[in-house]
Amino acid sequence: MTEETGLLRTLAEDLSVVVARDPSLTSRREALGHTGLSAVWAHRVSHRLYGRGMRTAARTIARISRRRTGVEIHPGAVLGRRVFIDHGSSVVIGQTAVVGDDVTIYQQVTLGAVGWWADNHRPSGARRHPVVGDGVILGANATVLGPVTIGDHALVGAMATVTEDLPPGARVYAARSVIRPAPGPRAVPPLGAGPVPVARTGAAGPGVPPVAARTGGPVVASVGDRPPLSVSDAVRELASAGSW
Ligand SMILES: CC(C)(COP(=O)(O)OP(=O)(O)OC[C@H]1O[C@@H](n2cnc3c(N)ncnc32)[C@H](O)[C@@H]1OP(=O)(O)O)[C@@H](O)C(=O)NCCC(=O)NCCS
Ligand SMILES: CC(=O)OC[C@H](N)C(=O)O
Repeated sequence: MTEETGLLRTLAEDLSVVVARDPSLTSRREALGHTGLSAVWAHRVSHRLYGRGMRTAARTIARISRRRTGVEIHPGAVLGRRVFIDHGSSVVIGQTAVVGDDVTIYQQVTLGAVGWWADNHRPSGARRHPVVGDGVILGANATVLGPVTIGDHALVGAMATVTEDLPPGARVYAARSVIRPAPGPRAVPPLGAGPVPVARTGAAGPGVPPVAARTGGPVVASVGDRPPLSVSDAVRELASAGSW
């Protein structure tokens, strides 16, 4: 990770990185509205305030940023240069995390601690969060927990969980979803045809008698032994119950 550089130069780099790494953007102007960029910029400021002992101001900026972007970065976390957060929603980066240069972070990534029940036994000031090397890629929903080290240029795939050190260049993949052949064709009714009729043949639960689907019109819901409702009946019922 390189030495800290001037704030303005770092912010300008952050902007260039978003244009370079998000193919959905075509210009720097468009990139100004990028969620991840806002989060990184806010953190650059809050981290500097935190380092100068202005914890309340730092926390306030982090909180506003979280509300606007969905990205929660503790002001104490260290972010390298050209860190790219794409989309950003639900990214959480803990207080003692260190993120290297040129790291890419997709939505829902957690750089977290293992939990207070273990961390409260660590010596005061001990690290609880990961150190992420330069050029690492953290896929959507990747979770890295504890004071582990992710080697440079490693890739933690989408949905993967890591709780141990990774050597440089390592690849971690979560189990893939199971793919099965389609059980049969699924009819797609034309728009405006109303809800697809739901055939209820089994009992809804212990002691609840089965409900047969009404044959004369569309059915959207049935509960217990009540007859199924049409959309307009359901809307009318909700409105009259005051729960609309
Ligand atoms: C980190 C955590 C997974 C550790 O689990 P633990 O039970 O406390 O402790 P261990 O690391 O000893 O794990 C126990 C076993 O589960 C296994 N294990 C841990 N994570 C696993 C996972 N994601 N999938 C499968 N097995 C896992 C370990 O390999 C170990 O197996 P072993 O006994 O055969 O070696 C658990 O404490 C946790 O999920 N904490 C919450 C962390 C969190 O949400 N942080 C967010 C902060 S923002
Ligand atoms: C992000 C995270 O690890 O949260 C857990 C706890 N707040 C802590 O800082 O340790």
